[in-house]
Amino acid sequence: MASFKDHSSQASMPSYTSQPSYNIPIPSLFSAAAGSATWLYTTLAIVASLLILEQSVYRYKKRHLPGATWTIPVIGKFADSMKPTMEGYMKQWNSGALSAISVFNIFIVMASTNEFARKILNSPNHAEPCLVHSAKAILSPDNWVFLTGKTHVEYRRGLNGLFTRRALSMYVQLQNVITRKHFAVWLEDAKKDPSAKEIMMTARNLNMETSLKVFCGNHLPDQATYEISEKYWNITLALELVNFPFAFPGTKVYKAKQASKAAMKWLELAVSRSRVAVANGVEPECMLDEWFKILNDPTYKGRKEFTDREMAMVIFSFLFASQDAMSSGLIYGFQHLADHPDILAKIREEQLRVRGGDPDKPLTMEMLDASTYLMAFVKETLRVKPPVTMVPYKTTKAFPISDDYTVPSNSMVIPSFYMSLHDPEVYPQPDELQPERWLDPEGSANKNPRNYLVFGSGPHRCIGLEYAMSNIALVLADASMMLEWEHELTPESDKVQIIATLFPQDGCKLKLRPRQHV
Ligand code: HEM
Repeated sequence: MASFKDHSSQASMPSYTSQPSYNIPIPSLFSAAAGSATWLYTTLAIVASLLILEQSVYRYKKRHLPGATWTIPVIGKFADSMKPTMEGYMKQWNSGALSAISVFNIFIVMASTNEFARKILNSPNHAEPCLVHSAKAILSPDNWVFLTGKTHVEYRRGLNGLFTRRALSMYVQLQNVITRKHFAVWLEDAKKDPSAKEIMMTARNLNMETSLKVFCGNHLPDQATYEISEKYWNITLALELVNFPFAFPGTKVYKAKQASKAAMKWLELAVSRSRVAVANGVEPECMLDEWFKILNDPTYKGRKEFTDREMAMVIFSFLFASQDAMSSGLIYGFQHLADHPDILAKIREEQLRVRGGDPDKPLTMEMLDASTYLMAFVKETLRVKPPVTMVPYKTTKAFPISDDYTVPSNSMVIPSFYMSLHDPEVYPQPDELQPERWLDPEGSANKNPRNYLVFGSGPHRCIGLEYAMSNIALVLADASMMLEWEHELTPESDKVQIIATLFPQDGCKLKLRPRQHV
């Protein structure tokens, strides 16, 4: 204590009296306060400048386009993009042919008209698909779907052989088997509990097994199908327009990456097994086998060497592109048929006819070709509730999209498909389900194919569209012959929820029972 007192008196007294220039305690405290105040003011000035800059850049890019005059600092419309609603999108689309928003400082231009949507899809020199924000993390940046320009066109040409009529006919046989297997389980479950149940997950599981069987045949063990189906929901949940920017453990993107790793492990195994099987002369039984058969054909001129991982990534891209869209299409197919018994009756009548009076006869491609009304229905149900309402593209350079507006380079530009598909000029009473509009070759629907953007347009148009249409048609056709289903209407049945694609908000509750043939 004494020494402390001594020390303090010695230290402080002289400093104030005989040696003021030392200014030991007080002046140093004063300069620290001044310093931190300076820091505070400087930091505030920098933050304020950044915020002003952010607003100025947004307004400079937006120019005269409709959209909020100010953007919410830093996050922009992130909250809206996490919980998108059809009402929100409709409001945005109806605000103008082009309109602007910003999310996490990504400047986004939404295009609502058919003209602008098609222009974006068909201008590969100015814009390329960027898919959703999380797609690169889930699919891996070296996945072929991220190729652009000529490299993309060439790679894609090599995949066209997987969707020829010969290949599709082989897939139809597999689709038949899996569909019937699942219907048997659905009916078994309905027998135990006949109450109405949501078919959302039931239909997704059917689609997943069908896709995996078509793509990988028996090269994938049942356990893999189960594991991929289980984990895939985490991928679906991560498909937001813009995600939280860091894939920390626990985030949606982190969980999706884990699911993707598990799926890729199994798909690589299937590729290696198919490679061996085809080398040993086994006849193709699935898409992978077909691919190896093409590659081994001495007359094939394209690229011949692909690693297991590369092929697995292609299969994974097909799964990624198809799982949610096909499930959405199928669920709305069931819902629309339940709500329109007159249309279902016409499909049943046609199916019995194309099957030569035998409702159990498995469908073939030829029978699907003859199912004109069924195919018109599939086209129409996908139009009324398009699974994919828009696809995000990114400008690779300044894009003069109209006479008075140029989308800045490195912006997101998002064509709406919904507005083209609900254009009353082309589809009178656009919200009504009218398969008949596709039966008249001179009708406005058939005369304006450019409006039918369900599968996009241009160099990235859906590669799997025939397979997708045939699968939705086959499942609904078989269901029309084998099942009766009753829709339990709820206040949410006609409301839409957006989980990457469109789904009925109540998950579509159906009461199932076997169909008695007369
Ligand atoms: C109802 C089901 C489906 C719908 C509504 C749908 C819709 C679409 C749309 C809108 C695009 C973007 C087109 C564009 O940017 O212009 C697309 C691309 C694509 N789809 Fe589909 N699709 C479906 C099923 C499938 C299936 C079953 C497969 C594969 C077996 C598939 C594979 C792909 C691929 C690989 C791409 C990217 C093509 C490229 O970048 O070149 N899709 N699809």
